[in-house]
Amino acid sequence: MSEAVIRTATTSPALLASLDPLLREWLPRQRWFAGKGRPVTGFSLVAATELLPVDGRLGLYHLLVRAHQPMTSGDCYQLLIGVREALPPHLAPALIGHMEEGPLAGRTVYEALYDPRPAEVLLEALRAQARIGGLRFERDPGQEIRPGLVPRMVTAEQSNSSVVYGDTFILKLLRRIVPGVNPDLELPLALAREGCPRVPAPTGWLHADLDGESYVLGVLQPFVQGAADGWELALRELAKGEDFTAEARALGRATAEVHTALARALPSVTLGAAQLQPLVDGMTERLEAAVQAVPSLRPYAPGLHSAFTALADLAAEGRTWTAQRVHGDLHLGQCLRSPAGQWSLIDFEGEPSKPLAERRMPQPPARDVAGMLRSFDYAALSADPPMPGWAHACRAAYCSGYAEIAGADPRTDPVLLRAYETDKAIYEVVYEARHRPDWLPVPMAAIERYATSDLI
Ligand SMILES: Nc1ncnc2c1ncn2[C@@H]1O[C@H](COP(=O)(O)OP(=O)(O)O)[C@@H](O)[C@H]1O
Ligand SMILES: O=P(O)(O)O[C@H]1O[C@H](CO)[C@@H](O[C@H]2O[C@H](CO)[C@@H](O)[C@H](O)[C@H]2O)[C@H](O)[C@H]1O
Repeated sequence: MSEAVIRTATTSPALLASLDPLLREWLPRQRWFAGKGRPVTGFSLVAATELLPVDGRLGLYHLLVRAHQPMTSGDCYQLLIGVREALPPHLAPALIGHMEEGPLAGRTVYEALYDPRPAEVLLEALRAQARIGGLRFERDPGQEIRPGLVPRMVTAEQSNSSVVYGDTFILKLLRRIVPGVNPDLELPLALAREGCPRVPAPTGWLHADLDGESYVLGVLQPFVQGAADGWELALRELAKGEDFTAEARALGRATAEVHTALARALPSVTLGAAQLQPLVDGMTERLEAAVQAVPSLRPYAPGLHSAFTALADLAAEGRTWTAQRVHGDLHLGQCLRSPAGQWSLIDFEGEPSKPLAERRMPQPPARDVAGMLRSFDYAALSADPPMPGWAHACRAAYCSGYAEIAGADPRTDPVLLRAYETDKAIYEVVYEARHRPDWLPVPMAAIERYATSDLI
């Protein structure tokens, strides 16, 4: 443990005041910034912790900062801010800006995760189970964290930010943070207790304790070396015109293994008409909000809504469903295949835009199945030319694989599956409109189909 890491925390509103103009420009440009499309009107400091002395050659602040935006109470973001006299050329992409005034006047501030030394500090703190100011670093005593693992920041598009250490561990730092139990730590820990091999077991985690509330800030887990994610693999096979059904079946089996382990680990509930209604109401409300956000959805709204009423009608006839903890945002990009051909599921955060309480609610496992089925559709429609038959075959193979482990084929409940696929496609339309407008036609094609076709 370096001496620098155990320096005490300092909070400095003056620091934030001088960072304010730089953050206003920089933060909204980050992929993980959740408040896109609305101006940032200011910042308030939730916590500041000095992890490396800022009066040295290389300083490091851990900041929790609330970004104020119109019509919301403002989201809280986790930032790691490096401070140097000047930025070496290889760190140019990390630049946030030059400080004109305040305690750091004349210095350069930058996204510290790109820089090996600040990234090392975080791993050292996890190894040492450090407590620094309000930050609490913890680890599984049964797993060793070797010193000296070389860090590199993951540059892929992400909702959060990750650093890989020596191809041995990956640390995911959550960007928009909320108080409470975070499923991205809760579910992998529960699965590890069940001995489920389909999810990397958390090695370490860090929290912030603020005003009597705990925030999960990050999770360290073993890095699956040489892995390819399901999305990359699917696109590769599509480009070659190759069949993907064997992998789709294996993915169905892996999903069912995770579901059965979650059902053992955490409570399940039975959903009758009364308990299903809030789920159906949620789907309807999301449809209404989506129509407001993306007006091109409007003509399809009645057709889409009928998928939700069909589900409520089944419940009114006395049908019941079992709900349990699920992944919550399952798609091909959340599935990693090791070079030995084993699939793992990652990223149990759920849909980041939803409140934590909603993300932690038990749901029918069809929710995840629908996410994966949508993903095969996404892949097939992204191919040039689009290959809807490929998606159809993968969807069938995935459901068969799922049934081999779970004992029930999701296709035997088409009304439930259709409702969840519709809900997911609506989510995707909003997500793409906000983050990747060029992709909007992909979920819109599904919307058109779901709004106008009968169940298949
Ligand atoms: N255990 C792991 N082993 C190897 N790569 C991983 C692992 N966990 C995550 N990754 C890589 O990091 C990326 C981002 O991880 P993810 O948990 O999906 O973050 P986010 O919530 O920011 O999208 C993944 O797409 C994957 O490529
Ligand atoms: O991985 P994240 O937790 O950041 O998930 C978000 O981003 C995903 C895109 O990166 C988005 O997924 C959608 O696009 C995928 C292809 O890029 C596709 O496989 C998925 O089926 C589709 O939903 C996801 O919805 C969003 O939450």
